[in-house]
Amino acid sequence: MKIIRTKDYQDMSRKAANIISAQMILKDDSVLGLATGSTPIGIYDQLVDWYKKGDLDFSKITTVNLDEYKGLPKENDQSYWYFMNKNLFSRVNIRPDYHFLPDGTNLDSDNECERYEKLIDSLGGIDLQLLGLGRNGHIGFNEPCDSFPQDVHVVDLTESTIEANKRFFASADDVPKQAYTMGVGTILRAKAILLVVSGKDKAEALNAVVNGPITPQVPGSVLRLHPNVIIVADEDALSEME
Ligand SMILES: N[C@@H]1[C@@H](O)[C@H](O)[C@@H](COP(=O)(O)O)O[C@@H]1O
Repeated sequence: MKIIRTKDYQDMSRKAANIISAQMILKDDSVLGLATGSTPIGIYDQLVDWYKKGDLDFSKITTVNLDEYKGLPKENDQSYWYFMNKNLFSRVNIRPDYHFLPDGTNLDSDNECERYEKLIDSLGGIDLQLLGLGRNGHIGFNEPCDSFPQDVHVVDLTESTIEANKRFFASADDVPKQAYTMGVGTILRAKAILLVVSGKDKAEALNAVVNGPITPQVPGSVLRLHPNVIIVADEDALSEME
């Protein structure tokens, strides 16, 4: 696990974007695993900027996202599809049929989970998976639980995640209660993983991920079992590091 310390959010975004762009330059048909949340927005802005300057090309890139709220259609401005389209897909030359997310409108969970897991397999796996970190240590929507979920699955969101995400909705009642997410196994099968963390409210979770026991109660701690993980974190996020 390599930890790159950055001075602030902007520095974190730029350094993480550099790692993604290096991947894209080294392999122009990379499969990138992407993430939502407020943390990666600065990374996407930086990638778009380099694309506009002619330094990056998405024309052969394929992307797969970690997760999506169950029940939200693409047009809903809180869906992760909408977020990705707004922050990245509509701003670069990625091919329309080559960016994938779980389908929130498929209410048949078994069917959707199997479909999405197979789709990721059919792409030959993920070259680089971008991850944010939940305040309770979750990755994707893999919430603290008793065992590591392997494949794409449906989750009941915890109160703390609903609380954290309600800022984007009219009220906590409007936050969907379930989501589809890649499993911990799906994430660990990525060839390389880039975890980005910013802010004091993540400091405790990041310390638990790096220094605590490897446990499904802190889902991000499982990343220590992966041979190729880079953490890019700002000083605030690293402030509780033992
Ligand atoms: N499903 C997403 C996660 O993938 C993300 O990492 C987390 C942290 O989000 P933020 O970056 O806004 O703190 O939020 C959500 O729960």
